[in-house]
Amino acid sequence: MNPTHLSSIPADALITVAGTVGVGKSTLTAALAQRLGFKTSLEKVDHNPYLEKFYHDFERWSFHLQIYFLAERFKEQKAIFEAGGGFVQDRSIYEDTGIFAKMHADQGTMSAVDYETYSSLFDAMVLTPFFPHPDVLVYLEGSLPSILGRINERGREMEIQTEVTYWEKMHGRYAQWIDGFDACPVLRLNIDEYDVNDPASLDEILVKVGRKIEESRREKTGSNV
Ligand SMILES: Nc1ncnc2c1ncn2[C@@H]1O[C@H](COP(=O)(O)OP(=O)(O)O)[C@@H](O)[C@H]1O
Ligand SMILES: Nc1ncnc2c1ncn2[C@H]1C[C@H](O)[C@@H](COP(=O)(O)O)O1
Repeated sequence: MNPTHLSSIPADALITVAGTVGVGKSTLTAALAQRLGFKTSLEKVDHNPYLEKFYHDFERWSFHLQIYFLAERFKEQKAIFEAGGGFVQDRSIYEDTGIFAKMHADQGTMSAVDYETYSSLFDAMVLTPFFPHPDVLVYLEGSLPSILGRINERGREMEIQTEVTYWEKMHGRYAQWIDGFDACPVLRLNIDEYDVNDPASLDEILVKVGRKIEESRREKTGSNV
């Protein structure tokens, strides 16, 4: 049962956790969902047929990987829509286009025509009724050294073998991206300021999440109560 001070989070809410690779999204997603009794929508890395190939040859596999992620995330969005919410989601669909695809297009590891095809497919998919925008996007931020430490600690060889400059560029892009992000309300969290193993710390986050959701739903309905 939810503690009473968390009851401001509606049972149909969609909370999405965003941030760069290794920052702690999956870990926080699982912890918040457990605390709330929500379902999780997790990014599945182990069965991705392109990810490892992509890290070995960005140019050859960028487009395939983006299409694969887009299809997977769209299926997840549809499942969330059909269940009527009540989910914590690990990574947003907005990051695929706003960070990854754009970064590879800009650095020339995705061709201009592939990027154009991908972007038009993305736009068409996002404008469907199956696309529930999150009630709140919890954005995790931290220093590059802490994040690199976490990537190493997690131990996915393909990520550890990738040049540090890749993670550095991504870290910079995320910082810019979140400053301009306005598709839904954002709650920024510094990774040094919560303890994922401490229920009181998770509850502090959830109280802030609840406030954001209340604010945004109030604005949507135009009510002042
Ligand atoms: N709050 C935290 N404090 C310390 N280590 C963490 C924390 N959150 C995640 N980690 C560790 O950091 C690594 C990356 O976390 P993960 O949740 O897989 O990141 P992401 O999903 O953002 O890529 C894992 O080894 C995880 O155990
Ligand atoms: N859209 C994407 N393009 C390229 N790579 C991606 C994309 N989405 C996720 N990834 C990669 C990054 C990591 O190696 C794994 C899982 O991400 P994580 O942030 O650890 O959950 O997939």
